[in-house]
Amino acid sequence: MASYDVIIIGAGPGGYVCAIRCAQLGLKTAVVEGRETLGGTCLNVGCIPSKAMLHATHMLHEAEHNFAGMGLKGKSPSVDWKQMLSYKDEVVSQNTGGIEFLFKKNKIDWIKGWASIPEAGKVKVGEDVHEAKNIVVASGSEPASIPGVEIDEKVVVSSTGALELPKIPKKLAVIGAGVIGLELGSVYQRLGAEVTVLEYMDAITPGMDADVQRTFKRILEKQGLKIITGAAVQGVEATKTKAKVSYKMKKGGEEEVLDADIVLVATGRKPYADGLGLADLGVKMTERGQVAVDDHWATSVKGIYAIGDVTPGPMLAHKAEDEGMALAEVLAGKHGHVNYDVIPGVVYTTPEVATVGQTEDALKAGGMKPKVGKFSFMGNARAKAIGQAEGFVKIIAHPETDRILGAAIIGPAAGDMIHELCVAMEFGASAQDVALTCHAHPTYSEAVREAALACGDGPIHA
Ligand SMILES: Cc1cc2nc3c(=O)[nH]c(=O)nc-3n(C[C@H](O)[C@H](O)[C@H](O)COP(=O)(O)OP(=O)(O)OC[C@H]3O[C@@H](n4cnc5c(N)ncnc54)[C@H](O)[C@@H]3O)c2cc1C
Ligand SMILES: NC(=O)c1ccc[n+]([C@@H]2O[C@H](COP(=O)([O-])OP(=O)(O)OC[C@H]3O[C@@H](n4cnc5c(N)ncnc54)[C@H](O)[C@@H]3O)[C@@H](O)[C@H]2O)c1
Repeated sequence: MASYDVIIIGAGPGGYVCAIRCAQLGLKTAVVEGRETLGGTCLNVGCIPSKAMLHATHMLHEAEHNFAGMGLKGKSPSVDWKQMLSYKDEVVSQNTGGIEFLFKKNKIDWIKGWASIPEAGKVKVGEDVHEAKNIVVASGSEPASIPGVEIDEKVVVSSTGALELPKIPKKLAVIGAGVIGLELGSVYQRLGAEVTVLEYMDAITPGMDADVQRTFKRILEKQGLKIITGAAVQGVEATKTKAKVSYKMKKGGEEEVLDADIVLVATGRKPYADGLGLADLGVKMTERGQVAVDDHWATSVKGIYAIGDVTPGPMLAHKAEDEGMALAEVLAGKHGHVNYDVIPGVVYTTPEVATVGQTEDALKAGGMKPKVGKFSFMGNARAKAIGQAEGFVKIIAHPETDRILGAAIIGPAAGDMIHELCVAMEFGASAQDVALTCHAHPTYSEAVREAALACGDGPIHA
């Protein structure tokens, strides 16, 4: 048994970042993690392995579809599936090992095992009870299914199963055209699977800018993904090797059946706090099963805090990380703040899709007539040079003050480019501020400047 200033439960992006900042601020810190490796969902079965698979399959797509046009002739590569999975596993272990190194460097104790909280100030792991002035719950989330669909991780899989399939399926049915469905759907489509995505809503990536939704869907369909929107999945019947997905079209009411070798259930994730004993402690939860917190991530029980996917807000690694850093500041007696209005969201398909802040539609629904500056990558020399000129940058600014309120990018490196606009928003910049900033040529970022110019007197290359 040991005594700490802070014990954090869960070593995902929320927990590990919080631990590192706590240690840097001089607090005696331990993290309890039940998995074999650090890094949580994100590093082990989420962000990192999915991006490794997206990268590898994007390379394959380039070789198959775009090399010859650039004068790179020869046989396209064949897929060694086992090797591709080992490459993904190697990327994961480099990253999880990196967190272990950072823990040692910062003198953070990793208490291995599953934690419970018998009372405020105490954390139990196995037979050991540790003392902590503060406890941070960073226990994350797990896949959520829908009624009539049981995940067996063999034929009916969550993202976790989809990242380690024994072979590439011939037919993959994906339930849900959200981030997971489209990223992993793209991976298998590029590997040659016939992929059909069933989405309940009338558009893909619900909540995103409608312009982006339409363009994104058109591009994905051109790549070969079959996307059926307005399709309510009713259930899945699975045998040992096949499955039938039944769905009902919301408009006409037709009942349809889709045959598949593998079904990926990508209908969202739910907070995970099993076994912690929060109910017995009287920790207040939201109606959606999240741990309720105040502005400083304090739960209803003194000395217990919560961050990341287990709390309300977008289920994103960087949201969890920001909360982890800010909470560490609070626990060290300083000020911690997260600006929830400027949290970017990125889909790592090709092209990438990145958004931040408000959408044009939401502002219009609220009665504002925002300025909209849009610029197509067709007018961007660098995007043309790599054959990715589909898509656009869209900046939404206040009609009177010109202050940037939101942005959406669909195009090459969108996930990196969005940060220029995040920084601009954090500094309360106007579209003109971005338009008057010199941007190097030829870069994709010039499209951001052109979209900012489009909020004023107009872009140059359109
Ligand atoms: C396929 C996929 C792809 C994703 N891609 C992205 C992406 O590209 N970008 C992005 O921003 N987000 C992405 N996400 C979401 C991202 O993974 C999560 O938002 C992020 O991991 C949340 O971090 P967290 O620290 O709150 O929780 P988690 O990362 O879920 O970590 C929680 C940890 O707590 C541990 N734990 C739980 N209970 C206990 C206990 N009682 N005792 C000990 N340990 C415990 C768990 O084992 C886990 O390791 C993706 C998710 C998935 C599934
Ligand atoms: N690049 C990233 O940042 C990234 C990548 C993967 C996952 N994540 C995070 O992981 C979480 C889970 O991802 P996700 O894609 O599972 O969830 P999601 O919420 O993004 O998408 C779920 C989709 O399933 C649809 N759906 C729900 N019920 C349905 C039904 N019965 N029939 C058909 N469609 C149905 C929803 O309308 C929605 O479009 C998200 O919060 C996401 O932010 C992020």
